[in-house]
Amino acid sequence: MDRNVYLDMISLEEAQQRITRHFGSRRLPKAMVPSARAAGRVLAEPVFARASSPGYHAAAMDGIAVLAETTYGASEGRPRTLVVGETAFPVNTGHRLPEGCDAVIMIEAVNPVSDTEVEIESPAYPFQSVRKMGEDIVATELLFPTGHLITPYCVGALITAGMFEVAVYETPKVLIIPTGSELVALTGEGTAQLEPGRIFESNSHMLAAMVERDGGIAETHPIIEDDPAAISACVAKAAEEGVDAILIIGGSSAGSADYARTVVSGLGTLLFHGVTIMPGKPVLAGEVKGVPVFGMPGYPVSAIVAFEQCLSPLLASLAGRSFEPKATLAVTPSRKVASKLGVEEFLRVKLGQVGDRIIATPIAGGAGTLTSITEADGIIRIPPQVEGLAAGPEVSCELLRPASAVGRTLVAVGSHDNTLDLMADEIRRDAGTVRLSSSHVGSMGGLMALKRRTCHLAGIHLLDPSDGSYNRSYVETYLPDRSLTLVNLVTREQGLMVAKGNPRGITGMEDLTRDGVRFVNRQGGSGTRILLDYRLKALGIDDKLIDGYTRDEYTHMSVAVAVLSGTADAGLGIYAAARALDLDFIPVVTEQYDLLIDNDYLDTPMVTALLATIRSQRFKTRVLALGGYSTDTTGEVVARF
Ligand SMILES: Nc1nc2c(c(=O)[nH]1)N[C@H]1C(S)=C(S)[C@@H](COP(=O)(O)OP(=O)(O)OC[C@H]3O[C@@H](n4cnc5c(N)ncnc54)[C@H](O)[C@@H]3O)O[C@H]1N2
Ligand code: MOO
Repeated sequence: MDRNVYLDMISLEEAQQRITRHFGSRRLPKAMVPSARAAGRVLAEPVFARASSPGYHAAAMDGIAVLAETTYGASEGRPRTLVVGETAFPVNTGHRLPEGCDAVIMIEAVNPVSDTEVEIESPAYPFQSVRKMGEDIVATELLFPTGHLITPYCVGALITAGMFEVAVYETPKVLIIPTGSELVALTGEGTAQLEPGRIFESNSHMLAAMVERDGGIAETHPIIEDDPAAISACVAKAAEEGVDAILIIGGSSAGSADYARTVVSGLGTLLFHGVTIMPGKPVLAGEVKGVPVFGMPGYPVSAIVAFEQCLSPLLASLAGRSFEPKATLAVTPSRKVASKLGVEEFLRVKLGQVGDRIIATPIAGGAGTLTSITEADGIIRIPPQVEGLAAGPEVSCELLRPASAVGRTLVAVGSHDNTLDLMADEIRRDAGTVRLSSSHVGSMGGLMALKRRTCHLAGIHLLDPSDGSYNRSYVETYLPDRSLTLVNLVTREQGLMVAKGNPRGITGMEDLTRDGVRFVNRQGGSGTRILLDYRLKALGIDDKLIDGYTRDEYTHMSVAVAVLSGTADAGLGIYAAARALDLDFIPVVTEQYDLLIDNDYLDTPMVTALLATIRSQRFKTRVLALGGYSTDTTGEVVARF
């Protein structure tokens, strides 16, 4: 088997330098565009004003134009009478000042006396309420320098200054070539279901949108199979025809069908292959017939990171614009995160302001987990020389959303329940600007996050085996000195999820010890695990007799997936998860799922909005439609601590 091995990985800094050294001095040709359509473009030449603004002395207010010296001496006791058409000339805002006038008196300060006379009770000074000629823009002066990014505001200034056309750099054109025999193209009618082993080709569309976000024009090529000759022919043709950059997606790493490197080095020169970043490690760059060519990793988050680190700066420089890095914020990581020495890690995090700190909650998931970046509010870059991130000390975080959104985010940490998704959706509808960010780490994890003050509230369902009550005793034990409010979210059915049609004939917990029945469990500390242990004890079942008792999954859905895929015959979880995957469900117990809220935030607009949301009929109706839930006590305060 012939595979690529990256023996020569380089640092991100070195990779960026090689790109700059090679392509940094290039600028795209110039083009003239109408100023009205120039927003987002970069000036290839300086712009000097052709017209002044205002182009004449203009009234800045509605009123009367006067010669200031004719008004001197006017006072409250001794008003001055002015004659309309002789010493007072009615004007509106923007009118040219009549000949012989140098000031405007606002109409509110003018008392009409007769049809031809008015009185004023204070004098005007020269150029009062007048916008002088050239006050804003003087013809011939520099309006914008070369390299200036034209904003919508600038469009206004250009036209005001009489510049109806401007010279800008051409827009970079990027050809995106998705490769891979497993890929299925997006077609109009396409099905949402694919055979195992096939996936939708999504990266080219995602990268095309990123090219356009960065001011370029993207063309996506049809999918090319894992065939080096076909990929090579396509790249050679595109380089010949002239594009400004070519992206080959997929096949950049060490797989037996990974051809990007062979193609680039066969047609031209390779600048690097392999950068010490994660995700994004297998990115490669080269030059074919003068055109920059990149091998983008197939994993989507890797492709995003590689694009933003290598392509975004290049597109900016081709278009003559300076590359602006993302804004940063000092944040406090909610927990420690391990990272690999020698590799710069781009850790995706959710952010929210809890007390006076911005808490960063790391999101689980690797380079193939797109939701790890769609849900992220920011990225913490863990430097290569550091072996992980500690909980506590502040670190810098690159923002993916405006900082103001971070301040309006309710941070929920704890057990997962499908109604949290409805809550997140409803709160956006009702309260518009409030966002709910939930992280699922189990009920005990939620209690610990409250203890460490890294969240506003926790979703918990912790059964007390001594009396069958929920949650209270845990709060008393683990958070004895804290001021908290426990509010019911839902009661829900937990039960055994089994394959459709229940092929093993499972009827209850007793069947879990039967020969040939494979179980899948939830992690220690999860409410569902505690519930299982309680039921087993009550029924006198020895957990050692259950095949799979020690096999842990972290969410209801991953338990359901284990059952669906046939790697387990049964698992304990909520009805909604079974229904989502069309599994059979054998109810075991009804349990209480509550929100434990830190009283420090109880009266904030965010928590007020949350409570109003869960108490709304619309929320309850949507919850009931999921099945397996009761909302009889939803929104009621269960206990105060
Ligand atoms: N033995 C090794 N295996 C891998 C290594 C390694 O160092 N040694 N690197 C891993 C890393 S890190 C990454 S990142 C990936 C990148 O792989 P490739 O760039 O070769 O990409 P593929 O193998 O073709 O695909 C990976 C993954 O992404 C899907 N994919 C590809 N193209 C698209 C597309 N246009 N739209 C949607 N999804 C796409 C593809 O189906 C695969 O699932 O390699 C690791 N392996
Ligand atoms: O480094 Mo790869 O780019 O994680 O997935």
